[in-house]
Amino acid sequence: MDGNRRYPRFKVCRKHCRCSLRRTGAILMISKVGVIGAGSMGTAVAQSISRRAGEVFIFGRKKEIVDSINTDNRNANYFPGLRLNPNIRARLMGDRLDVAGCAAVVIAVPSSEVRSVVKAAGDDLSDQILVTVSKGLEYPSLKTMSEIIRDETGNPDMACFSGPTFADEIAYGHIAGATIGAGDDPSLRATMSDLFGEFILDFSDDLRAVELCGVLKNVYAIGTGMWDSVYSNHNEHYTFLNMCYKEMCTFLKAISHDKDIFTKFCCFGDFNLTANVDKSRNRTLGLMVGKKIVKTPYLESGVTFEGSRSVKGIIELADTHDIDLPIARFVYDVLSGNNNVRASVDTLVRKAP
Ligand SMILES: NC(=O)c1ccc[n+]([C@@H]2O[C@H](COP(=O)([O-])OP(=O)(O)OC[C@H]3O[C@@H](n4cnc5c(N)ncnc54)[C@H](O)[C@@H]3O)[C@@H](O)[C@H]2O)c1
Repeated sequence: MDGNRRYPRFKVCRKHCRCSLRRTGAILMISKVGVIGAGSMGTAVAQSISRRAGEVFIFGRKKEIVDSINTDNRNANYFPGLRLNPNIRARLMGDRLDVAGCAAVVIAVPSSEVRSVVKAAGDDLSDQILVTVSKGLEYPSLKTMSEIIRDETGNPDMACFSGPTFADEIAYGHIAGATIGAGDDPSLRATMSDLFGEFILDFSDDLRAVELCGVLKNVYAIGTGMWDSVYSNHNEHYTFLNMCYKEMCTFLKAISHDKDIFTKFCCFGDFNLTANVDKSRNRTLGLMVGKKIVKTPYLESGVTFEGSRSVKGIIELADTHDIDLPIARFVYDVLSGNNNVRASVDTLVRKAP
């Protein structure tokens, strides 16, 4: 990417802005931003960015959501109680994405849909900074979301946003930290800092590793849910949590050149949030499988349980680096219906070094 390229930004101070914005007074802002996906994360990110940008356009595929945003300043399906900022508008996704003039476009659809969505947008997404918040690993290509987006758009100006960031808490403006995975181009990083200036940010130039953190933590959150369905003492819980984090770090050490990734929000923070908090969909899936509320085999779902789709890919990826991931295998075996949780947990404990 051209290191001297500047993205459209301008200085504004808005009286109704919140937290860090109010403290800093005058801030750099981006004029126009697009968000693809009118679900929880798309709406939450749009609300956060709208406090720093001139206009934010959410692109949704459901007419009732688009109408609800445009007529009532609400996303009635996802956050009925939240009043969206008036500079958020919605557009129905049609044959073309009208993203002209957007400095950046955030992609916030489930990972299984990312390829088809960006493929359909084609050339419309060749000229902006593209930011993925979607977390997943395509199977069998083993590509991350940014790699898929680059495949389909040919656009190299790519970043990802990942960290302990539940959508509902972002939407209501609570404090959160996040890692921006991006190359080390200062202009791109400056734009990311403007867009996500409400967050406590750290950066990594290993985009793929940041994205893989978001995949791994979902796998281990499912595993922790499974474990907790059988073992419920605090010692047991944190012992397993530590075992998961160790396994995750073993993998990351082998694949990442970012030696500090283990302390970044995308790694430690997001793993802890997803594995510990019952609001996490992947942890809940593990609990429900463990308690036999959800039947196995369970490796596909229309809902956003991305960890269940990614676990096979993570195991194959680890194999290519000659790394053994016994906990990820345990998750895969249980989800595929080849083993029950108690028997697998007992094996894991016996095998643990
Ligand atoms: N929810 C969170 O707390 C959270 C936090 C961080 C990252 N994420 C990531 O964000 C991504 C989206 O998750 P979410 O929680 O917003 O899911 P969601 O189910 O709440 O929303 C997904 C939205 O995408 C839309 N969509 C699905 N397929 C589409 C298509 N082909 N074209 C256009 N729109 C389509 C759906 O209609 C829905 O509005 C996921 O990859 C998830 O991992 C979510």
